[in-house]
Amino acid sequence: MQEAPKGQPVKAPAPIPLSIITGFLGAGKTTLLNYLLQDPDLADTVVIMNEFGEIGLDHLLVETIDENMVLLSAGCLCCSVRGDLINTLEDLLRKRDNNRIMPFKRVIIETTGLADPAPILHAVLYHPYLSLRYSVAEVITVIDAVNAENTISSHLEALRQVAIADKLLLTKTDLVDSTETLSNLRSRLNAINPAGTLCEAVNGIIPAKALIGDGLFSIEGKISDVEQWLKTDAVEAAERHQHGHTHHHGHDHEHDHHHHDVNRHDAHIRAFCLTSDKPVRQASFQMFLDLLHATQGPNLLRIKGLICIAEHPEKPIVIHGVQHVLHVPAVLPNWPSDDHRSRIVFIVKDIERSVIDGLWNAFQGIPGIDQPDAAALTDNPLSLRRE
Ligand SMILES: Nc1nc2c(ncn2[C@@H]2O[C@H](COP(=O)(O)OP(=O)(O)OP(=O)(O)O)[C@@H](O)[C@H]2O)c(=O)[nH]1
Repeated sequence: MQEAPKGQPVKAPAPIPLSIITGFLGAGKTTLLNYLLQDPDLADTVVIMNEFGEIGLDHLLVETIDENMVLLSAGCLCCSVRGDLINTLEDLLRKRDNNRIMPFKRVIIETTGLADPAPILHAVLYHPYLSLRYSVAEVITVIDAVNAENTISSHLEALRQVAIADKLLLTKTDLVDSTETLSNLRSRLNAINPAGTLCEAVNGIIPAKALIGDGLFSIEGKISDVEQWLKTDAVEAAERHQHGHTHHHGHDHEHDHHHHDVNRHDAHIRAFCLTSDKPVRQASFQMFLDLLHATQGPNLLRIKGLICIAEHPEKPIVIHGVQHVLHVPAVLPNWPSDDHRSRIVFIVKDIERSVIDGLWNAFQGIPGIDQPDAAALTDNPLSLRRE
């Protein structure tokens, strides 16, 4: 690492954005990478590939293999190669800091088709050093337009990959004749994950800039457009749509053949946005998150939020989590717009909105430790009723 001039504090280097490309078996991840790696906007990128089995076959398909590409060939990143991933990421930093390799500007990890990206995020974000040097920019899920309907219906892994994504990349649309089939698929993906951005690439062809970003933090260490990232409007619209749909079908069984009804898996996934006018105390908010994780754990697929903290209401915090992995909250210097409400987007599996609303309300009303409140204590906020 470079030394600071005498008398000046050492400035921490900006975290290196790390993107994860996931997607079901054969969805087109390698094809996409092959194309992306030729894009000048991705110069100075390290790609970490992970393959099942003894021999990684994908390196035969990827055209450029040089010192900037690392192939992890034994096992799956989310299990046996996990230690290796940490070593690889550490080793890369060491070499970069010692000027033994070019100062790469980003890292892309391609997972195997069956991998669950959450343990990968966990490995990086809960590592004391790596979490300072890398920031998870985004999870990109590649979706094969020909097989997606079936794959998502029959494999929970595929459904989860859709639910947690920041970007949903549709491939093989050239092989789908019917525009209706494509538009149904798009609606389904949007219903599962309204907070994700949907894009399309035939044979992997998409400009790198349209797909690979810096996530919440730019390379210069600035916070990007948080509201654009939160997508609360899209989530609220999807929730209204879903609600109307459920309501409608509750009364009209003639429509039971409708597209959404046959996808029973999808019915387990819900996206909604919790909004609150009242600033929340830091400790209460932390307890809310802890209890949420302890009780709902793996069913919290995705959380993103902008929170008004009572102790510093002018400086909101940003939270960001995939399953059990929660990024360290970032404090923004100010609000991105005039809307100073706390907003948290949830994508969950088998959790009723009322459970999360109840928990939030309970913690909003919790008495201060130094100010006992008899009424609040008798009406114990932790005794949640699940209706
Ligand atoms: N027609 C068409 N074929 C595509 C497209 N994208 C990928 N393919 C083909 O789909 C097949 C699988 O693509 P890969 O890139 O190997 O998929 P993958 O996700 O890396 O596969 P695994 O590593 O096995 O999970 C290859 O034969 C690609 O040429 C596309 O947009 N259109």
